[in-house]
Amino acid sequence: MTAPILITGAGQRIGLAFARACLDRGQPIIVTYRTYRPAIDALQKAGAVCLHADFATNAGIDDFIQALKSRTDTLRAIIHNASDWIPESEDSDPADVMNAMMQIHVMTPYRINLTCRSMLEQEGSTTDIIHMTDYVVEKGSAKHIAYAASKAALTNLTLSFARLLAPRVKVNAVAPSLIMFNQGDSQAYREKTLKKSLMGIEPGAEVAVATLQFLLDNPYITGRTLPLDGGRHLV
Ligand SMILES: NC(=O)C1=CN([C@@H]2O[C@H](COP(=O)(O)OP(=O)(O)OC[C@H]3O[C@@H](n4cnc5c(N)ncnc54)[C@H](OP(=O)(O)O)[C@@H]3O)[C@@H](O)[C@H]2O)C=CC1
Ligand SMILES: Nc1nc2c(c(=O)[nH]1)N=C([C@H](O)[C@@H](O)CO)CN2
Repeated sequence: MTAPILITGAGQRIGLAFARACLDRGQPIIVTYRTYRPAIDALQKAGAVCLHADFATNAGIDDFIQALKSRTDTLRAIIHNASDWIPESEDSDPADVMNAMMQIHVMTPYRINLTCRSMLEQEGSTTDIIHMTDYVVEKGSAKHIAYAASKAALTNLTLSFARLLAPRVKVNAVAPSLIMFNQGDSQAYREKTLKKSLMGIEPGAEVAVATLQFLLDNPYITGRTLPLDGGRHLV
């Protein structure tokens, strides 16, 4: 029996695309969602185990881990995809923004990796942890300061967990720049953002799906961050 891949935040966008790709390949999955959407029903009907989880509190993380352990003893991989992209703003307390960013991008992967490592180490073959980080780790962000700092911390977790879990578990990160816009993004924002990379396109979730699969299939990459940014670093 193939061990399942855990994908956090798979109710939409990149997480949902990767969940669908796994199911298409016959790879069992366990996904988390915070907000119910019909896509979750569809994943369930296609065989996915869908667990509600809100990682905003440590109790929420621990409740999820308990639910996960009641569904499986082993994991083929953990994809830490769940994320909030919160900007600093006049009407938000900076402490609340920083706490929320560190909770979802650092505490959640940290707690799940440590408490679920044995589920990865059970497997006969090498298993994986993949953190979804962000290009902004390299350059910072004037409008998403806490977000960028939390993704930088997640990048460092990649190094530490790679050291801790080798050679049974590979630990890597994917650092995207623009992959897909959000529905409310203005035309002006879209045009400005597309100019920020050499490729100048909105590639869509499939490029992230392909990158995740590449890391899962490669037995010799660990402790690394794969950039997925259309050459943004050269603009
Ligand atoms: N899209 C892009 O262009 C880029 C994406 N990335 C990174 O790639 C990853 C995927 O991006 P994208 O698909 O846009 O992500 P989303 O913004 O769609 O977020 C993914 C999911 O995270 C879940 N989530 C957020 N907060 C919590 C929480 N407290 N508890 C549980 N789940 C939570 C949401 O669940 P729900 O909807 O169910 O509430 C959401 O569906 C992210 O880590 C992102 O930072 C990086 C750079 C660019
Ligand atoms: N959780 C999310 N993180 C990020 C998103 C997103 O939609 N959800 N989007 C971006 C942008 O696409 C950025 O890379 C380009 O403006 C960054 N992170």
